Amino acid sequence: MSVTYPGSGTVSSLSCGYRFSVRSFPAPSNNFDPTSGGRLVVHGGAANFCQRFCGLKLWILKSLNISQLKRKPAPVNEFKSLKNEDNDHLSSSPKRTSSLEEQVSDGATIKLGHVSASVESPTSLPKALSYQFPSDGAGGPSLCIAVIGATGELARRKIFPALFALYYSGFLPENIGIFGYSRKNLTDEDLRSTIASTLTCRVDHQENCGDKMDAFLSRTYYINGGCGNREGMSKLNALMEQIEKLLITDPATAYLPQGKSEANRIFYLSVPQEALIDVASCLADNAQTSKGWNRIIIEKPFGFNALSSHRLTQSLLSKFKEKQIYRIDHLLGRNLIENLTVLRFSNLVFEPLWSYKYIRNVQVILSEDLGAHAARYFDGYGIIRDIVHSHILQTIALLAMEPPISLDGEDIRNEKVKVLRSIRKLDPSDVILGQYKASTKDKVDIYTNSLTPTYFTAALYIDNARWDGVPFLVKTGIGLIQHRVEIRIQFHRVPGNLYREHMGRNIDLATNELILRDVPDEAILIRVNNKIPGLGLHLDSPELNLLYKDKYNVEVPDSYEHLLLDAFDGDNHLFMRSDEVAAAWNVLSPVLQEIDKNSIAPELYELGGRGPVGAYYLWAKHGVPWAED
Ligand SMILES: NC(=O)C1=CN([C@@H]2O[C@H](COP(=O)(O)OP(=O)(O)OC[C@H]3O[C@@H](n4cnc5c(N)ncnc54)[C@H](OP(=O)(O)O)[C@@H]3O)[C@@H](O)[C@H]2O)C=CC1
Ligand SMILES: O=C1O[C@H](COP(=O)(O)O)[C@@H](O)[C@H](O)[C@H]1O
Repeated sequence: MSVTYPGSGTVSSLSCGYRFSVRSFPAPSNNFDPTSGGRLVVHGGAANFCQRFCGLKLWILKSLNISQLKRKPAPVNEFKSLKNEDNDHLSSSPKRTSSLEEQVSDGATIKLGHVSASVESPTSLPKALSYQFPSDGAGGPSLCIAVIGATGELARRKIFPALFALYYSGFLPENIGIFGYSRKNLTDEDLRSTIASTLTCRVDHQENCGDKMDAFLSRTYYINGGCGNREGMSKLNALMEQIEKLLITDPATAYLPQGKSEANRIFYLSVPQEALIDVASCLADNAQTSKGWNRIIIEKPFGFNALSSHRLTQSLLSKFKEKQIYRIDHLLGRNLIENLTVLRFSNLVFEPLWSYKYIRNVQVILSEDLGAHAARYFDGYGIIRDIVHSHILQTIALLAMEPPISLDGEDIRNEKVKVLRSIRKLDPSDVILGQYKASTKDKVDIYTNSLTPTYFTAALYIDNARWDGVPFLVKTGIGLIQHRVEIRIQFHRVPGNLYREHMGRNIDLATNELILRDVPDEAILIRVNNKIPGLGLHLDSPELNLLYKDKYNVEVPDSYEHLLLDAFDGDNHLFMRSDEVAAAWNVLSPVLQEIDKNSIAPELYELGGRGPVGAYYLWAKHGVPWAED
């Protein structure tokens, strides 16, 4: 059986006449048969695929005969975000274009507890497409999530799978609508088909997986924004309003006292930097709801440098309140990052040592081998904008901040920004940049014509009372020998150590070390000096090892899931506030300016190697021994 798959040739057209490369919206690789003349061929392995997508409309119509879906109620109580928050309601009233009235036709019925209606769509919705929204677990405010840039790589690879994982695990309410928006001329089924190719169920609860996927996809709609985002966002708004009416399954929510949400919306802006201001501004004016809160999620990098970032921030703040803006860096959704503050503030053994008095250096290491890297996105931005500005500086801020007065997002952000503002502007002489050597077989030759750094190592200093003189050594790069993500905190040597004669190695190397490792194999390790069993007095420095895979038998959620859930919940502590963004650019500006002036050329290094040798000298200059690769 086959189904036509739009955009499966080499080029296709946007609905407004632009041309685009289908590279950004490929057919699911295991289903696309190039010999089939641009048609999507369903192979045996995809047993559910056909039922789910090829005849989706037929199937949904058929399933209208089923009076109740066999589905367990979602644990909506776990979905913390349903609490109402005044502070991210509309910052300025959106200019409404005339909202299209919901059209219920063809004898469609709307029953309490089970909605099934036929809706004529103002956009791409096929006529007579029907929806089913079970009442189980619904009843609170509805939630609409729009992914702007739905055909892009990030949406396909990360955002939709994360949304499904949350839905599957019961963290999204049943009265949810998911909207994919781009400028391509696609249908709901096209979008669903692409999304479906990336969905997986968690290994530990496969139950009802197919049903859950079907339910998730049946709540997913595509909007062709067309040539202008202003009109596009009006269309999105109209469709959302239609769906929101259907999502209200509880009569108690039909009228709500002032200040209570009836319908909440999240807009995930997964679009190129160049499009961000226009998209944000058009959606602010045309697609916000006045019946609940509106939040926008914005992808890194947050500007290209201090100036462009400032302009972006000004533009966003002219349309949204700070509280509505969630700047996402998914690497901050890793367990390791959240655990930084848990370790510090819920244990007595670390915090008293947490200063220059006991700590001699901190190392933040994020190295990727080539396989881990998304080359297309990276090109043009480079490692400083991609990794250092948000991920590395946020990690340092969380690690170095003073105890916040509570776990509230603003309290934590207030402390983070103080650290960021205390970091000394980076001296270009304390930085080593690298670029891996191009190879014709790899995508990396895109870098040969530019000075885009793919490797960065530097010594940063926080000029405050707690961290005076402590070097924070950063090492990050791609195309390196190993994928490694860890934070190493090295302590001073023991003054007048009685056992110095019994240490098998340089006493400066035999210091205590706390290692917080994310990749490979998440673990917390503490290096201690210890007597080797047996006669005589010999010491070595083994690690006390809390290896997660041995200790916890749990599936670790993807970091996008963690952060999306935080955004739904209104918890913004892992998202950068405008003042944090500006402070971080301030630290990096001197180096970025030197790069722009072509005053620093990156040192070339071998693909799959250890990075530029200059890095070893830099670390030695700051008295920091290398952690082994
Ligand atoms: N890919 C990754 O690993 C990462 C990406 N990011 C960031 O995420 C964002 C998206 O990245 P990625 O998915 O890779 O990019 P892609 O180029 O693959 O996708 C961009 C998406 O935006 C849409 N789009 C482009 N221009 C406009 C416009 N003017 N108005 C509305 N929609 C538009 C495109 O669709 P169409 O052309 O049909 O409109 C497409 O759906 C970028 O900001 C990037 O910096 C951040 C971290 C990692
Ligand atoms: O944000 C980014 O992350 C990816 C790595 O993410 P992962 O969760 O898949 O490990 C990185 O390759 C990319 O450069 C960066 O922008």
